[in-house]
Amino acid sequence: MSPMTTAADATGAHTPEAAGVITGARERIDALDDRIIGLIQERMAVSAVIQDARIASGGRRVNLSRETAVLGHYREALGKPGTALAMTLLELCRGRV
Ligand SMILES: C=C(O[C@@H]1C=C(C(=O)O)C=C[C@H]1O)C(=O)O
Repeated sequence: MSPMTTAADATGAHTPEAAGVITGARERIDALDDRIIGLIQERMAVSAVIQDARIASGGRRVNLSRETAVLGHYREALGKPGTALAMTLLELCRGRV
């Protein structure tokens, strides 16, 4: 009996087949996370353009009605955790309020 039939490896799998599936899928997740992080950084830059333009015009950094729409967008797409995700994104983009 090979050790992998009795003990989990770093993937938590108990067979070489499962370990192969998990390792491949984790590589895809790492690539997706890199893209998500890049998109978040792009969102932060675009949000900063809007905020800077509004502040330079004499307005405020934060626009609550727009934030409500953003929160609703994420909630509709992802459910309740979507709201929490959107709140984190808003904090990344405009800081804490
Ligand atoms: C980017 C804006 O400014 C702020 C940042 C927001 C965002 O990052 O989505 C939303 C509303 C504002 O508080 C905006 O008004 O659209």
